[in-house]
Amino acid sequence: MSDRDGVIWYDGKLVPWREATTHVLTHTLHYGMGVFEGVRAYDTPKGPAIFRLQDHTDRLFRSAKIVGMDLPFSKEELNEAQRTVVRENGLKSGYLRPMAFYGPEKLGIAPPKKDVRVIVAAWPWGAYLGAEGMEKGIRVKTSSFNRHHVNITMCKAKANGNYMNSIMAHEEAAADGYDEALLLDVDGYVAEGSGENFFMIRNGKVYTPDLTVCLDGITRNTVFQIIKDMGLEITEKRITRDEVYVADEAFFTGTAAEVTPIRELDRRSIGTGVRGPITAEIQQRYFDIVQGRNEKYAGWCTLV
Ligand SMILES: Cc1[nH+]cc(COP(=O)(O)O)c(CN[C@@H](CCC(=O)O)C(=O)O)c1O
Repeated sequence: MSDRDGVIWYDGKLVPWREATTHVLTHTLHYGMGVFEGVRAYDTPKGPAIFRLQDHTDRLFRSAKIVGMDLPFSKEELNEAQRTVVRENGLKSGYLRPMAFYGPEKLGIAPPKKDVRVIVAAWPWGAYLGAEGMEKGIRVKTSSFNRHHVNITMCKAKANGNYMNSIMAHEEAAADGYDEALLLDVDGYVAEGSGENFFMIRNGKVYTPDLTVCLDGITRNTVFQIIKDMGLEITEKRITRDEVYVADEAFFTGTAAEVTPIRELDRRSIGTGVRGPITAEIQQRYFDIVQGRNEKYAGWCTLV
């Protein structure tokens, strides 16, 4: 990722991509306390537009508040930084990564509260879990790692260090030949994927875990709106892994994952083992919205 042409927004300035570096004694590099966002820009009929920019920036600030980090820029400055990196890198679509971290002023558990650095990068990023998976569905394995206990790591913060849990789960699934992991909470109920929220469909009704242990996903929120537009019923409930085994359809949602169908969990086919019809319609409606083809949601598409 380091050897590319382009520019990165770094503490208020656009720097050449290869020069956007930090010292090896950067506090966040050692202790993992940083906050970040995953945001996407899409090419729309009116030009490149960032999807739900304000919602992502709002969550970045919530994450910082949860971990006690004071961001040295305003929401407006970070919104403009994100528009700038899409524009200055000449992207029609792509993935943006705003991230705030503690710098190298000091090490030791207590972070350098006055040394907060902020970057925004953007680059082209296609189907997160593979183009084939978007059409045929992916293979998922229930992880041997539980999702965090809500009083061990702060699950509503999109915090860098939280992703050790995600990496361990994803790598275990990948080593066993699966595309992604499904993590259970400490009580054994379905929580979410390593980087996605989870949904399933049974007898035409949609179910998803409540937000207790999950990240408050912006794509999840968008899909709630789509489900409402489709006149379907959605229930937030505790879901067991065997309920997923006998579901008719299932899918992941996320900025990177978008709407990714799940065709199998733990070697049990979900439904007929292909992308389900309701999932396919939700996926299509999602792409219509993010690509600016649904006027009702034009307010979610911020032109760069
Ligand atoms: C744990 C987790 N849960 C749910 C979501 C979905 O949230 P939202 O993007 O607001 O709908 C994400 C986003 N995962 C991001 C990070 C991916 C990465 O590899 O990094 C993303 O999708 O951008 C998560 O990381």
